[in-house]
Order: sequence, then structure tokens, then C-alpha cells
Amino acid sequence: MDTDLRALTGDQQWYGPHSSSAAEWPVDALMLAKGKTKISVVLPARDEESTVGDIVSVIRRDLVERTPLVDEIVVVDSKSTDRTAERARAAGARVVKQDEVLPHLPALTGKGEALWKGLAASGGDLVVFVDADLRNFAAHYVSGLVGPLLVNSGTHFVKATYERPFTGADGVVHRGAGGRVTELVARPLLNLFWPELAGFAQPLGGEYAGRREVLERVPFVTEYGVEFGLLVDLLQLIGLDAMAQVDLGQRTHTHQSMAALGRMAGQIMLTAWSRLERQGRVLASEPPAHTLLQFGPEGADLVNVAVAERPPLASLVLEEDPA
Ligand SMILES: O=c1ccn([C@@H]2O[C@H](COP(=O)(O)OP(=O)(O)O)[C@@H](O)[C@H]2O)c(=O)[nH]1
Ligand SMILES: O=C(O)[C@@H](COP(=O)(O)O)O[C@H]1O[C@H](CO)[C@@H](O)[C@H](O)[C@H]1O
Repeated sequence: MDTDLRALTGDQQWYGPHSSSAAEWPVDALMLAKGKTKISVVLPARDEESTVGDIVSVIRRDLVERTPLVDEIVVVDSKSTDRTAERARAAGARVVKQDEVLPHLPALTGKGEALWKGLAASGGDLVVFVDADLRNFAAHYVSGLVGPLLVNSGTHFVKATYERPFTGADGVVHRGAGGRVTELVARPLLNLFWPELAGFAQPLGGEYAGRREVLERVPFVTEYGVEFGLLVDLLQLIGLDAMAQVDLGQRTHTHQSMAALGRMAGQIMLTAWSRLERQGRVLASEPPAHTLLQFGPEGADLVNVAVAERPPLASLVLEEDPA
């Protein structure tokens, strides 16, 4: 089942996560391995009315009704201003509002907050995270990610890889040109400072799955630092051998502007810096700034790229129900 990267790169001294493809994890076989394991799919969604319904419908049709691999579909409504919640609910998801999960805690923001709240609001032994802006989602995204977790007891976290085209405003598709922050920021940072993670071909991809007992033992960086932070923290907690990647084919999604990706890059750099400090690998004479001066057609704009962090869910002493 597993293909080590070393086999793919000849005699080059290389190692990486156990790698396979979605086709190696057929749903019918997974049903035999599922047993009593409960599986939750969590979708963080901010203003995704145009895509969230189709994604939820495919999961429900193929992986709940046709073959009951998935036990719950949770959409985290991340302060949407459109009909995301309505569309998700109509398609069969349980919708939770980000700030209504663990409401006694001060609300934080961004994708990482949405994911942490989704983990808290869901109940599956395995949790699959899927972005809600995907335009080519198919059921094998979920079955491919849970396959290694259901079959290999030593695998605790599975990251998707895929070919990521970029679709320009003119509708022209540029193969392999997606993942701009991945290529310009995340991949260099990982190769420089965490080369054990260099084998993850799409470190920032939004589709991944893990065992709840593991996901509840790592912090979640807020905003767009969450994927980078999870990889680095999981490497430290469980080691590379417990991490895998599965090729899902191709991934197309809604692209953000370069200005938005600049802010994302700042958040990821601050996440990397925090981990270098936490791991005792840098000593800062002064902390990095959290602001970014961006220049656009309308002039200069000073933006905040600070990230915060939710603690491991398992560290919360949840208030007893008053009842
Ligand atoms: O504050 C946020 C920001 C993003 N998202 C969701 O996280 C996923 C990935 O975000 P986005 O598409 O903005 O990132 P990109 O894929 O462009 O890097 C999408 O489902 C978003 O709706 C969210 O739930 N809350
Ligand atoms: O990989 C990337 O560079 C960014 C942007 O992708 P595109 O250049 O718009 O294809 O997309 C990802 O990054 C975010 C931060 O980790 C994730 O939250 C998104 O799910 C992922 O799409």
C-alpha cells in the first residue's frame, strides 16, 4: 500500500512520509476496516455559498447514504455574510456558528479558529478537514484521507497532495501554478528548518485527516497559520513515521488576491518564527512586528498579520454542564 518517497527518487538520500494514492483505498474495502470507528468531516466555511452545498451533497450522497463511511458532516459557519449556512444545511450538514462553539471562551478569528471549533463541535474518532471552496471535490478526497488511518494503526495524520492548477481571472487554467504561498513561503521554510517535512508535496493544502486523540493534543494556530503550525507540531508530537500523504489527483479552488496571499504569507512566517523560538532554535533580541505595509493601486495599507493560538483541546477543563 505505501510507497516511500525513497523508492521514487532513486539513490538520492531521501526520506519522507508514507505516500499512496486515493485509488489504493477503495471505499468498499474501507467499510470492512471501519468497524465501530466514527468518522467526522469538518468544513470551515466563510462566504462559500456557491460551493459548500455541492461538496456537502457529494459527501452525503456517496459516503453517508450510498456507503455509510462518514458518520457526520459539520460545516463551521465562519462569520459568513452570505447564504453559506443555509446552503450547507439544505445539503445535509450540521452547521455550527464559529463563535457559538465553546462560547465561554473569548472568540478568536480566521481559518484556524474555525477548524479548532469544528474539532470541538464534532465527535468522530477520525476527523477529516475539507475546504468549502473546492470546485472539483469528489468522494475519494475523504476516502483517500481516511484509508491509511483505518488500515494502519501506526498512522495518525494524513495530508492530501494533488496537482494544483491556477485559474486566472481570464479563466485560463495554468497547470501546477496554484499554491503560490506554498511555493514562495511554506516550502522554502520547511526545507530550511524542518527538512523532515520536505516530502509533503502540498504542506498548505486544506484537506487532511487525523485521529481525534492526536488532533486534540496539538495547538491550532489561528488565521492561515493553521496548516503550517499543525505540520510542525505534529512532527514533534508523533514523528514522521506516523504521518502520511495521499495523492487525490487534482485540486481546484477559489483563489485569493495577491494582497490577501501577502497577508497569509506574513501569518505563516510568524507561525514559523514562533515554532523556531519554541523549539529553542532562535533567540530573538526583539520580537518580530505583526504589521505589514502593503502597496496597491489605492495607495499604502498597513495591515495586521498577527496570529494567535488555541491550546490543545485536551488541555481544556471543560466546564461541567450546570444541569
Ligand atoms: O476566516 C476564515 C478564513 C477561511 N475559512 C475557510 O477556510 C477555507 C480555506 O480558506 P481560503 O479559501 O480563504 O484559503 P485559500 O484556499 O485561498 O488559501 C475555505 O473553506 C474558507 O471558507 C474560514 O472558515 N474562516
Ligand atoms: O497553498 C497556497 O499557497 C494557498 C493559496 O493557493 P493558490 O495560490 O490560491 O492556489 O492555499 C492554501 O493555503 C492556506 C494556508 O495554509 C490553506 O488554509 C488553504 O486551505 C490552501 O488552499
